[in-house]
Amino acid sequence: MSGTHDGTHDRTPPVALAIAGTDSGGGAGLTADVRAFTACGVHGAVAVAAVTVQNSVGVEGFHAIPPDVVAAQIRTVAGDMGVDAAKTGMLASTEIIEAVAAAGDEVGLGTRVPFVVDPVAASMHGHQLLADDALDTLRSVLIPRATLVTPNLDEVRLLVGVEVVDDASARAAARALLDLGAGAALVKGGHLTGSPDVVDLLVCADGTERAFSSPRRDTEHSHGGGDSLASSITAGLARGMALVDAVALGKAYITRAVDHAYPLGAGHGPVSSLWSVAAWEPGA
Ligand SMILES: Nc1ncnc2c1ncn2[C@@H]1O[C@H](COP(=O)(O)OP(=O)(O)OP(=O)(O)O)[C@@H](O)[C@H]1O
Ligand SMILES: Cc1ncc(CO)c(N)n1
Repeated sequence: MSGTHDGTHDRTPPVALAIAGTDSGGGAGLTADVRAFTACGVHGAVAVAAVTVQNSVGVEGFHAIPPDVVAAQIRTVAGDMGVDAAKTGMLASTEIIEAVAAAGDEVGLGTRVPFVVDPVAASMHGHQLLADDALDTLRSVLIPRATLVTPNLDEVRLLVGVEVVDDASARAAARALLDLGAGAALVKGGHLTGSPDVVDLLVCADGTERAFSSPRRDTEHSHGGGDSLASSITAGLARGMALVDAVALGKAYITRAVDHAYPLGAGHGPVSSLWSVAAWEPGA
């Protein structure tokens, strides 16, 4: 290579792996994951678990990737560049969850490598992204392997049957998730629309508890918010941060991304990370 450069390409950033679905509209799923990884300073690798036919209005359908192909993506990335932290999003089926758990065990997800499980069950439009019979597998196979599980209030209800209405019920829900074997649970309060602040409650198996609060923004453009939060936390973990610090980074990232969300299409626009990049000009 010739030419001048500042040498930054000589340094390898930490590597974070997202195991999730694509969103053809570019708002949620793997597109949101890789944006968050980049904005938070890590290299993003992906294992595609499903391809959705999706835009700002909704999800028209999806194609699940064969489980062995999902597992092979995880192995081939980990075997070459190494993975410093990983996260899951849409996994679509029981068979894919089982394949992710098996390949994850081989490469140390949840043991040597921090592993964030975002138990995606439906899109914000209410379209199902996980087979009915896969909830049990999520509960019994993946959550016990999680360093952190990050459900929204609908997923809390589906997974542990707790209706979250206040701090006490959020705490009870988090404890029920710890009882399933997760190392920590972050119960996200985005759907508790009555309150002026959005509070995400972190409870860890070691007894640590912390509430992350931010003013609720009046916006309908929050597509990809859950994915972006889980990915930015994963980026912090890939950078070697302690869990509480990584969640603080994630909350700061998502708050800014909600602040910069934009309208797109006829439905819900995405949270944005465009504030984090300077537009590139050729020759600059
Ligand atoms: N109106 C809002 N203003 C500020 N922050 C918000 C708002 N809505 C959600 N958040 C934040 O975005 C993150 C995602 O929360 P939420 O409970 O909406 O998860 P989710 O339902 O999984 O997201 P998604 O909308 O992508 O499905 C949380 O950190 C939450 O605090
Ligand atoms: C692919 C995909 N993953 C996750 C979500 C949830 O935001 C979505 N809408 N689409």
